[in-house]
Amino acid sequence: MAPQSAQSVPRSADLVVLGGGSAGIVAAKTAAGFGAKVVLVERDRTGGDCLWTGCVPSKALLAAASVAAAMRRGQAFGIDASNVTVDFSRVMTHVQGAIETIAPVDSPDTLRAANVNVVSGTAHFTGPRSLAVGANTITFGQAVIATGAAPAVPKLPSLDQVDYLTSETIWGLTELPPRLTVLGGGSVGCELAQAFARLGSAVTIVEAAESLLPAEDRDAAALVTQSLIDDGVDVLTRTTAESVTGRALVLTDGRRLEFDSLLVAVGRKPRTTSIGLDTAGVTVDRRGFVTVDKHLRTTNPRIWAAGDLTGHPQFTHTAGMHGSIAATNAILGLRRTVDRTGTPRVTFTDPEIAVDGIDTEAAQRIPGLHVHTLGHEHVDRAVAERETRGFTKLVLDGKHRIVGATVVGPRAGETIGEMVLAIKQGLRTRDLAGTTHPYPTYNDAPWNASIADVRSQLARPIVSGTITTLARVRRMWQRRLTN
Ligand SMILES: Cc1cc2nc3c(=O)[nH]c(=O)nc-3n(C[C@H](O)[C@H](O)[C@H](O)COP(=O)(O)OP(=O)(O)OC[C@H]3O[C@@H](n4cnc5c(N)ncnc54)[C@H](O)[C@@H]3O)c2cc1C
Ligand SMILES: NC(=O)c1ccc[n+]([C@@H]2O[C@H](COP(=O)([O-])OP(=O)(O)OC[C@H]3O[C@@H](n4cnc5c(N)ncnc54)[C@H](O)[C@@H]3O)[C@@H](O)[C@H]2O)c1
Repeated sequence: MAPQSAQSVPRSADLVVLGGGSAGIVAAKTAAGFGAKVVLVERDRTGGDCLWTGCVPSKALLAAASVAAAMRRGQAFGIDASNVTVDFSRVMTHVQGAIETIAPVDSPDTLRAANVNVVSGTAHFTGPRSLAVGANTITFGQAVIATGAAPAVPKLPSLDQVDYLTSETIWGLTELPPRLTVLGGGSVGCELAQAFARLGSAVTIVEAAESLLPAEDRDAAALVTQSLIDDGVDVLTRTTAESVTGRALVLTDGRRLEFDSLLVAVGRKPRTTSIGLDTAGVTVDRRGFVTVDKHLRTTNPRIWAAGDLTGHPQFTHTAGMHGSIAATNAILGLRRTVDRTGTPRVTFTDPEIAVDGIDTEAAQRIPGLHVHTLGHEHVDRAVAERETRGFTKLVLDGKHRIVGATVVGPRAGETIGEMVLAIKQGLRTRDLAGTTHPYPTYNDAPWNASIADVRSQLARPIVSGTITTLARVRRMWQRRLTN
């Protein structure tokens, strides 16, 4: 981006956007599309965490790791590929290649072509209707705060003595760490632990909760845990770090874990300090997330917030949807609301965990819901690919509408797309059952689960009695016709 001194900064704008990540980019483009005069301020690189340090590099790394894993398990298919070697620097070249290929989509040039004025610099509010970027002041009609979140770092004695890694810095590694310890077994921890283990690191995960991925369906988390163990990961749960000594993590149970690299992956904290929120009259909650109403309006009616800093689920698709809603409400004065009933999410481990709508834990607490489960040993594609560890759980209401789905297995992230539509449209299992699906795919899982549910409805005495009677009447009628 152009250095701040070389750029001309507008003095006013209809909408100013702070932060050029997924939320900020969509907000800025949406508002510019409505003809508003839009300024987007980005302190670093447009594209945000998703492009540079989040989704894109992590998925590219996982893709390389899955190739290594597939080669190692070739024997089961009668294919020998002995001596799988990993050239880490070429793996990282592949990762950077994915970033560079996608980057132009989010670039300042692309934004300018969409009539967004991109300003390079760090923004902070100087009042309820103004902000500063360096020596420049911009007054705004409306503003969207989209400064995102950053890795949280626990207060751990002597942690600052080691050059620990986070999801922001791990992409600068030039050599594969022989021993990698991962503190935190959530989505970042599990995805990166599996990737590094498959690429050849000896990985240990330390998770404070009872299990890895504690927010997910227990059976799903158990399958991912087993898969990580199969990949050679040492999984330690119900424990945490007490301190760091030399290059070792000392756990609460006294164990010492020697590491070459330590990845801290214990969650993310909002980037809401140092941007003058007090001055602007924008309040934050006790965890530092910006307080928003269901229209994403903050406590300053001219200022909106979007993305990771709102405390809503921290995903790129959520951030993008937020950006669109905030900009539409700000510029057109509409009252679009955030749908928080079910945010689709995918953990891109092997197997993947994909969830939408009401999850299986919540379903147990809500009267009138039941869960229909289909193990992937009944999915022919999974059998053909020796990938039967997985399942599909459909959460159904009393009218057999699909109100939630959890899919675990290869490409679960693709399968969930159909479930997202089914849930949003209020479809019933009979709608899915009556729709021809191509064979054999992993989408046979929710299809077959729906067919099984419809069959169980047909097996109810009153329904099966009616069907039997109908068939009998038809038989009699046909006999009469032929006699
Ligand atoms: C390792 C990892 C993997 C992930 N994988 C996925 C995934 O597979 N799928 C998924 O949906 N989500 C994933 N996420 C989450 C996803 O990256 C975030 O939800 C998303 O990037 C949030 O977008 P955002 O616009 O809210 O914030 P960000 O992308 O963080 O953008 C905020 C921007 O604001 C800028 N900024 C900050 N302060 C200022 C300031 N004062 N002035 C100007 N600019 C400022 C920052 O430089 C940044 O560019 C992953 C996250 C991580 C860490
Ligand atoms: N595939 C995806 O969509 C994807 C991938 C990565 C990240 N993300 C997003 O980024 C967010 C942050 O990911 P994350 O993994 O950093 O956070 P997280 O909240 O998902 O997981 C953090 C984990 O660390 C554990 N933990 C916290 N403090 C600990 C401690 N002191 N010792 C040991 N364990 C501790 C927690 O119990 C939790 O399991 C996610 O919630 C998600 O929204 C999404």
